[in-house]
Amino acid sequence: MDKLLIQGGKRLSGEIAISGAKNAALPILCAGLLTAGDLELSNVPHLHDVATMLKLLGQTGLKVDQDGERVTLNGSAITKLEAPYEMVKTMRASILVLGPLLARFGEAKVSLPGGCAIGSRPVDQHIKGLQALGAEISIEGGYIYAKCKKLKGTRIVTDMITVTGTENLLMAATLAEGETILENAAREPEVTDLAHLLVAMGARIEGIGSDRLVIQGVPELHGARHAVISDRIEAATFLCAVAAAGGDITLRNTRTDIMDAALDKLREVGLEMTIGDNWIRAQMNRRPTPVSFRTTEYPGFPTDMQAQFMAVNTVADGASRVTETIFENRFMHVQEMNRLGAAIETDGNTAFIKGVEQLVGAPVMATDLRASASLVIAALAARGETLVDRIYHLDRGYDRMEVKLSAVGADIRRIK
Ligand SMILES: CC(=O)N[C@H]1[C@@H](OP(=O)(O)OP(=O)(O)OC[C@H]2O[C@@H](n3ccc(=O)[nH]c3=O)[C@H](O)[C@@H]2O)O[C@H](CO)[C@@H](O)[C@@H]1O
Ligand SMILES: C=C(OP(=O)(O)O)C(=O)O
Repeated sequence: MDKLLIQGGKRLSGEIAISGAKNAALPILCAGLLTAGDLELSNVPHLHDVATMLKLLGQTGLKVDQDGERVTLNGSAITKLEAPYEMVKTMRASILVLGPLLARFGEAKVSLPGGCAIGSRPVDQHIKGLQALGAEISIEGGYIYAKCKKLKGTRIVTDMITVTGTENLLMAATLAEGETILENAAREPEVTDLAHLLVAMGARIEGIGSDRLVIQGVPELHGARHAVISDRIEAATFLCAVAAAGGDITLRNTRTDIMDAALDKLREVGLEMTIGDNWIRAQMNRRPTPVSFRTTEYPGFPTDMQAQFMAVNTVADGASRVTETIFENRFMHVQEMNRLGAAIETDGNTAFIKGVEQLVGAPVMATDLRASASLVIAALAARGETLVDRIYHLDRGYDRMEVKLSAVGADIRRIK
């Protein structure tokens, strides 16, 4: 199992190019199931989750051509309408094949995702929404069996805001008969990116970017070209790294207009930023100011940045409070950070952090994707050596993070 060995205490300096967003690329790849035409995608990140998704899609009969960050999909010969447990258990986003397969072929068999390190993460809203569209759904032997002659548009109000739930129902509704209204829709930029691709494929969607999506179903969709949106979480993760370790870095290929919540908090931390259309220069020459926040749906503070900001708070000059409202168990990094000398206590879904002057390196264990990133940030700020184990979590969602960090002066290397 790969590990990362990090000698902390180095200032970061130089340029980093941000990759395409994992959470946009995964649903967008699944949209390839909706058409017999060619989907020509660019800015697809180099990630384990993307490789897993391409393997899963390939198993259905979807033709996949990959050339670096360019991927072409062709769905004219899909024969297997299934997502097996072996794939779904390694990547929850596999559930995103359910809506497209059902809408186009009238049938799908998809393994139920199990629990996850960060919370229980049920998919009841995906199922409820598809049933409202007319699907017959049963659960047997850990699988969702879905069937329908033709989905029929309707009004769906989800019980809570769900990102992949909105994406699944949106994709299904594009091929349903008549009008579908998705109320309480997620407004995350990755949902918007998917909606823009679907429109390029011939879908009729109004309200893109809002919490009310109105979809007029069409009989079929055609091929399209699309560049995956830049990863706001990857960009903000590197900004947290410079906020914690100090330095002067410039991020390229960013979408600064979708990062307000994180950028506001980074300003409060004391990161000096010059912001262009698609780049950010960030400088940090002092100890961070602590920041308190609650995670919420977009445009609020993203849960996927909670752990990385907590790492910054561990070395801040004072105390802070972080409340996680999206997932019930997303504090697994706390105990690992405390092994590095952080002073964090939790009470339910709130963490209380007392900033310390210096973290000290130690062996730590990554427990999930963003927790792994937060441990890398803490290690960069720490004195001495940190070994981060189980970085397969990190590889799921960060495009060669250690290569990008080494290029800006971090002492970090992968150990096989
Ligand atoms: C691949 C992808 O895009 N993953 C993102 C997506 O995950 P994901 O789409 O799985 O997260 P959701 O937005 O669905 O989850 C939000 C909350 O709703 C609950 N819920 C959701 C669906 C459902 O049917 N029933 C239910 O109870 C979840 O348990 C959670 O408490 O959004 C999360 C919240 O921004 C991010 O952290 C993930 O990085
Ligand atoms: C939780 C995440 O991803 P997933 O939904 O794929 O588990 C994440 O990207 O932080």
